[in-house]
Amino acid sequence: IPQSVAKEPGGCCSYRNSEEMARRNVLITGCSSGIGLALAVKMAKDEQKRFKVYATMRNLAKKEPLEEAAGQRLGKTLEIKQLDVCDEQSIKACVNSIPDRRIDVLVSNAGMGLIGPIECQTIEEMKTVMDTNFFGLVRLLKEILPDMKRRKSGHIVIISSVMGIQGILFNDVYAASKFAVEGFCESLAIQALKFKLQLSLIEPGPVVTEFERKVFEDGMKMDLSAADKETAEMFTNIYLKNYKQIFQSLGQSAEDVAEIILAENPPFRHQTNTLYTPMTTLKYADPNGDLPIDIFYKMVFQHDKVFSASLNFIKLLRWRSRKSFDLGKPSQ
Ligand SMILES: NC(=O)C1=CN([C@@H]2O[C@H](COP(=O)(O)OP(=O)(O)OC[C@H]3O[C@@H](n4cnc5c(N)ncnc54)[C@H](OP(=O)(O)O)[C@@H]3O)[C@@H](O)[C@H]2O)C=CC1
Ligand SMILES: CC1=C(/C=C/C(C)=C/C=C/C(C)=C/C=O)C(C)(C)CCC1
Repeated sequence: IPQSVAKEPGGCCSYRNSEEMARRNVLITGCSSGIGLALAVKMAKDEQKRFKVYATMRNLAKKEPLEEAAGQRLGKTLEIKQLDVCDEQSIKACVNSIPDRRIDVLVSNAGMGLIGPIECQTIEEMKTVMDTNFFGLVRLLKEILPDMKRRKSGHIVIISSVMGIQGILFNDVYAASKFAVEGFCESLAIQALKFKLQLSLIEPGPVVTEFERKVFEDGMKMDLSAADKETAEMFTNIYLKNYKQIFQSLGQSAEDVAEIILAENPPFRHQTNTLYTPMTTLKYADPNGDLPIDIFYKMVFQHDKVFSASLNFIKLLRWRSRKSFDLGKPSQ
């Protein structure tokens, strides 16, 4: 990110000193846990002190873990503020509380998952996912984009997902919310370029955060009676059964994702998990779209033994590579 927001920030006056003015103001949503928390801390602890992080969350009662992780940076390069992406007033109030309303980097991270058969989900539950994952981004941009346009400077980082490119079994509405984000950003990017603004879609595969636990727990206690027997069994005996295994084998840590976001000057689309890219590559490999569906189908319903064995194999490889690293041997 830092390279892409290279310009001296505009505006002045409400900064204590030139050093503080030189720092790029970063607004991140959803910092009470997971990727948002990790990214806020990573940027606040930047050795070159390039960032002033406004780490926001909808419920300040949950600020403990972030305060802990921020340590000495709290109140210096990291400030915690309230912001609910489903509440326009809270977004406006938060932006107004930032000096000159100057946001150099916006990280739209807040989001939630939803899994299960649509026969067992209410439209209300589905709307909440769209309202958070998609309209949350829209509300943020309606408030912040005009200022960035005026300053002809700004970087918008959107935490999308591999499921913004490719749907996964029993993630129908969640994938729809991320596809919506991707389509919205593809359209906006062209206009934004005219104002020298940069959009970056970050597309993690499975990441081991609260997201996984919340989604799994909701899935486990879901009332499946509205679905036919075969669908209910598919959800329970295949999806939920494999769920933890997927995260254990393919899952990245929130810190990994934060590291990647900060390290590279992300292009328009950036997938963080190289273990997952073979799946998404299938989509780009076959314009008519049958290939990934066919392969996912086979993995799940015909070769589930092979599939879970391969997940185990991946887990073993990662464990071994970590092990050799831990012992200080140069990783091969
Ligand atoms: N974990 C994964 O496997 C993957 C996650 N992602 C995406 O990463 C992003 C972060 O999720 P992750 O860190 O994994 O999961 P977490 O559940 O740990 O974090 C989600 C964050 O979003 C916040 N949030 C939810 N609704 C709102 C709202 N209305 N206003 C403000 N904040 C809100 C949560 O706050 P609260 O504590 O109040 O609920 C929480 O801080 C999401 O957009 C998710 O879709 C993408 C790919 C993979
Ligand atoms: C890979 C794969 C599966 C599950 C993938 C999962 C569970 C991905 C989770 C991604 C997340 C959590 C993204 C969040 O935004 C199946 C369907 C079991 C079988 C087919 C191959």
